[in-house]
Amino acid sequence: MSKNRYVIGVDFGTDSVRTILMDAWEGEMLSSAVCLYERWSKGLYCDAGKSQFRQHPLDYIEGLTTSIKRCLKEVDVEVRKQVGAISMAMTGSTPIAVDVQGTPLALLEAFSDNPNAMFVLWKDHTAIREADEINAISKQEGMDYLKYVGGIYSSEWYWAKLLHMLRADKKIGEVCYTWVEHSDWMPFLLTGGNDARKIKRNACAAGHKALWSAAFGGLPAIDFFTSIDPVLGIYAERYGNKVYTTDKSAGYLCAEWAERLGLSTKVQVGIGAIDAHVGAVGGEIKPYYISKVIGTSTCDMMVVPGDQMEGLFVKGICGQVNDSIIPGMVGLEAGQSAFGDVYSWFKDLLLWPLAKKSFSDADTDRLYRELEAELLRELNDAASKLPLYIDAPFALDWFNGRRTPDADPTRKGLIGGLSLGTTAPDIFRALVESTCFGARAIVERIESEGVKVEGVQAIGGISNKSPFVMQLLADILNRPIHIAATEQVCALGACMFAAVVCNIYATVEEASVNMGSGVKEIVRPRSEYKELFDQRYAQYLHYGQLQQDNKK
Ligand SMILES: Nc1ncnc2c1ncn2[C@@H]1O[C@H](COP(=O)(O)OP(=O)(O)O)[C@@H](O)[C@H]1O
Ligand SMILES: O=C(CO)[C@@H](O)[C@@H](O)COP(=O)(O)O
Repeated sequence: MSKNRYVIGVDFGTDSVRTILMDAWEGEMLSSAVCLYERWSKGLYCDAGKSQFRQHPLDYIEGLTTSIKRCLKEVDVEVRKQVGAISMAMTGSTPIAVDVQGTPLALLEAFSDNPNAMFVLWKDHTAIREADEINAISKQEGMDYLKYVGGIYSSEWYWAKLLHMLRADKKIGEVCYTWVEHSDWMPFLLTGGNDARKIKRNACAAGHKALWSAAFGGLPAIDFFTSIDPVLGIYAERYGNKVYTTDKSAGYLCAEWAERLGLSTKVQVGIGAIDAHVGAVGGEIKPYYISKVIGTSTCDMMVVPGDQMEGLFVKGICGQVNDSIIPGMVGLEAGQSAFGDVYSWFKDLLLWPLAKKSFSDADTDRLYRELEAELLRELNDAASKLPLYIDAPFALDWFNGRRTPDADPTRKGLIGGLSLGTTAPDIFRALVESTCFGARAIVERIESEGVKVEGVQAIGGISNKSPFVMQLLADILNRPIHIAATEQVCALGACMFAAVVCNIYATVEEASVNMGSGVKEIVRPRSEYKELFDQRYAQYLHYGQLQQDNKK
């Protein structure tokens, strides 16, 4: 066995960074830490009304430093000497403009407060027009480069966001050498990178968000990019032609970061990947099982052996990419742009009077904080006791547009069937039900496109926080839901990759067998509600169709 024994896995979620330190030999978690992003939690640089969501690189740097140091503080000093690797999972597509040295523009004085110089978070939908332009070009003869990403290019993705930024802020274009995913920049930073031409791009984000495919020999032809806008051609040329899988090393921790973290320069830094993909590995994904990472949004992940996907193109999902989850298999991704975010929105709505600054005094502030922490739990509890009936309030879950099936960021949320007797728990139940209907639409799409779904695993924050949501999900999908035992699947998956990077295990599958924490429980569907939910699902589809028809 390798002399390395300990590994660190980091999960940069939407609202917080979660880090765990593991004994990879024993598959045991030794310590963990969670840090909120300071600027993000104050709402800085964001404007939800414009769907603008930006994160400052300093939030990531500070969160990473604090969370790793906290983990190390809790263990014996001998442990830190035997840390073999750090691997990281990040949201995506969450890219940023960097200069020729690979420095994010927001870290340069001239751009330090400019939201356009920051990471454009996955859920930012400011690039709808640019995504439409990419979709229009891809319909032209010889330009069909979207078949591996479900046939529609999303405004959440790399090229649409880059084009939008170059047009929206000319100053960015003057200094931006290349556009880099968060999942590629973090390993570059930790390994002391100072030349943007040497940034290693991960196969996962490249394939799912940037149209990279071995079948095209890399990116689509330069003509494709220049037909959209000549400036994109320049950035496509600079993208490079090589991608790396997450089980590989990006290099060693540089002296500056080793000192900052209190680790040695012998620690390897793994190639990054998108959080949900790493989470699926942490949740011990199996072929033909949908692994649902359920948090602020959902990502629905599957792995299928390559030979079974020959000639099969699943329409309306976020991609089918070789090696994107487990090296050697095709990774499929679908998802919902808002899941827990819909519940958070409702919570914030109810708390609006208390959050208003003009009312604030010490007591109101305390009450606000208490309710903030408790309200979702209370709503879960009350909603789970409500009787179910056919014409109860209903909702559409597209509060941040629709990611799958068939990406459409212009789709909107809806709440209907209200009366003077409708209560907050009634509306909460309708919202939860709509998010589960959204989940059902994805399963139905994958199956109708020819990929059999043999089981469903639930991982991520909500799978552990809300038995009520999990029960409704099981009822509405009419399938048992296997709930992962650990809440921190993305950080756990990152530890598994780290264990391969520093040669503790030879493959991700082997790491997963030795380090996985298994299933906590199986939530089974209640057959007595099947017919009712089938009828209400038909109603959900009907209102969704009406919205579509009204758009035309
Ligand atoms: N008791 C609860 N019931 C349902 N949803 C919850 C509950 N507590 C928190 N959430 C939701 O969980 C989401 C955060 O999920 P989590 O997996 O922890 O983070 P992330 O999505 O950033 O990785 C938030 O959107 C929040 O609304
Ligand atoms: O969009 C993707 C992956 O495509 C995710 O990174 C994004 O959904 C992250 O959401 P969470 O914060 O993990 O809910």
